[in-house]
Amino acid sequence: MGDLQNPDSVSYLSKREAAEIDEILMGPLGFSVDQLMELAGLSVATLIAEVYILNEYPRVLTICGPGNNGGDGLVAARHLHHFGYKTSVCYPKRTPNILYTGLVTQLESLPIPFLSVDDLHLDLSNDFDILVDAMFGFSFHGKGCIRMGLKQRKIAVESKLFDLQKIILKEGVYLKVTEKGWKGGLSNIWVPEEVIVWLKKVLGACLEEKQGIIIPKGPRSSGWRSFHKAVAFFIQKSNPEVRRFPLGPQNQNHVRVGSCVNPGGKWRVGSLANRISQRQGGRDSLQTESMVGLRCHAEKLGGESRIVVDRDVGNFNRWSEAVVCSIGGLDQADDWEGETKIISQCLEEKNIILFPFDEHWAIFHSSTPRPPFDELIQRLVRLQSLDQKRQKSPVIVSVDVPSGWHVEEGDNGGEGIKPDMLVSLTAPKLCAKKFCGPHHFLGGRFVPPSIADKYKLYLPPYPGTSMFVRIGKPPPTDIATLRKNFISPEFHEEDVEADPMDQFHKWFDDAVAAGLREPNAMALSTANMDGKPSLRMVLLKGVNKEGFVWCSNYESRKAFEISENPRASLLFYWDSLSRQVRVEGAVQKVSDEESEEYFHSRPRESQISAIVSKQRTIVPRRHVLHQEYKELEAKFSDGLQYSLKEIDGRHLWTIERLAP
Ligand SMILES: NC(=O)C1=CN([C@@H]2O[C@H](COP(=O)(O)OP(=O)(O)OC[C@H]3O[C@@H](n4cnc5c(N)ncnc54)[C@H](OP(=O)(O)O)[C@@H]3O)[C@@H](O)[C@H]2O)[C@H](O)CC1
Repeated sequence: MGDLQNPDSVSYLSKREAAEIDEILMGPLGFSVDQLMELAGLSVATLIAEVYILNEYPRVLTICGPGNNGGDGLVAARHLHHFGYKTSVCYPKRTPNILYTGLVTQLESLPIPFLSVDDLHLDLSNDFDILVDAMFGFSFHGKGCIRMGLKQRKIAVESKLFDLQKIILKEGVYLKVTEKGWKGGLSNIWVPEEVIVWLKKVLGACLEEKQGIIIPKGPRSSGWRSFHKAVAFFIQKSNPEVRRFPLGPQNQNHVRVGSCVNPGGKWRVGSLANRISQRQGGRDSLQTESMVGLRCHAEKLGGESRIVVDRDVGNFNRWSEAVVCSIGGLDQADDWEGETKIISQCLEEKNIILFPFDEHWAIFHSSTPRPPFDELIQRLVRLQSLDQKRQKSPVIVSVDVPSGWHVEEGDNGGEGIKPDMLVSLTAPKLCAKKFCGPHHFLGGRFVPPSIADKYKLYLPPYPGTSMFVRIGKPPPTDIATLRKNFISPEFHEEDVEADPMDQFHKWFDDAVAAGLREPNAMALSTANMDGKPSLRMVLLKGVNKEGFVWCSNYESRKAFEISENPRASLLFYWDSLSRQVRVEGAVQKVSDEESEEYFHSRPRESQISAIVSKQRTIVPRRHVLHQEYKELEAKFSDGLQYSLKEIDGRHLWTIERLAP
């Protein structure tokens, strides 16, 4: 394991892994979605309060999407309101399930205003200091294909007949496309990811010129051969220098994982094979098919590899952003070009890549957010392009994934939002590698070791009780600008006790009740006879009307200084309660009997350690201390009580009391 403060050593999740972990958490591990969402939203809110202090960034707009990412935003908005931020929410596509309606009711009752997209000014910078981007998380995808299910167009969208899957082979990342052959059989095409990436780039550029491209019909042969030819066609057209990508199982550079999905062949695979058999029934069934996806994984069996169908995931939700669709009509329309034109008109997204590799098959890609989120994202982008000209513009905090970014590839094209803070949940998604803002944190704190082990997650440990941990180095700190957001109840005169000692007791009890670590720790300041001060932390051992008591080694600097100059001061600092108490006064030694009594109340090891460590002297070597310790341990191993004098012959231990 590398240095986990270094972003390169931390684990990043693919979209698929993130979805799987989500399922495990909410399946076998028994979490509920609202539980996880509460933890996620609370992490986001506490982080914002930590980094963007209330005094300087009081106005927050949380923009929420329709999924769980939006739910995280709603939860964060509630906590931010309680922390004192003036919070507004924009939630244009409300999800009508009880979890979300409950969250909305909670916010409305506070009350937190809900603003529509039209209520928001085009320029958000005048109204807000913080913009929380909770539009889309790891399930963001382009799915132009879904819109193809327009029955009146007689376009069948088949998802059952293909399986497009990113598969990691030894040689690299591939997309596996399982394709229906002309006799109903199925065959696989292996497409190196670089081809897909390259296609996106090339065709993306064309789209800019033409506002929606329609790729000319591919050659009439079927399968990977036509795909290969079509790729070659585009390579030549746009850049003759680009090498031809090798394609297909026949090429020695490619590995075929197995011929798993041929229903007539040797390797039938459970539900996928059944599905295929059902589909053999006749073409008419094509149109009535609901959209269903299949999740598979590759595995070795008896020296052969095969694909195993894990689960039907439905509606392409968790699929790769490229999908393969049959675009033939009921009557297997030959007018492929005409069909694609119709489809393109049906698709609202501009950024669609439509790539045919057969007359009835195409690869689609779209990563454009649908309205009104496209517009909202553009407002955030525009804000940042104006950024340089402004003194101060709102900071953008993205939850889990910057909205509009490809979950794995990041801000393709560099025209997306550039958040100032990214709060990754569970573990950073692959796109987080491209995050360049000043603050990247991991939040949520809900990943149990079983998941960390299964996915070999290397993540920085959460410090103490914190809900978040920084990934990477913090930006250089300007100490002058360090300020903390103090959130504590108001302190009124009528709440103050007449006797300061009573007030101290009250606050001390509060500190104990709040579970502070060592609430009795206090800074003790002494000075020598010339007035030269010194300061150290000690533990309060008692307090009553007579004063504050602590113990001291008689030979220590503090004891020495107090013997010269019996004036001292104490400071208690209870950080999380935003309270401190100062005490000044004269110090007296408590009687030898009391000192002795206290000394013996300490564990025997502490007694011996106190004797061995001769304060204000130079320790010749560590082993000398060890040696002395062992000798004393042996000498007094009978368990009897010895007076300090008997043990050491020195007057060693004292209790001191400061009377305020
Ligand atoms: N285990 C965890 O890490 C937890 C993370 N949480 C948060 O949950 C999200 C993932 O939530 P999920 O509901 O799966 O999905 P999203 O919120 O990312 O988005 C799904 C919705 O977005 C719509 N969508 C997707 N793409 C587009 C698009 N191009 N244009 C418009 N809308 C889009 C999608 O609609 P569809 O109709 O297309 O399905 C969904 O409505 C994770 O990132 C964390 O933030 C949990 O809170 C706790 C556990």
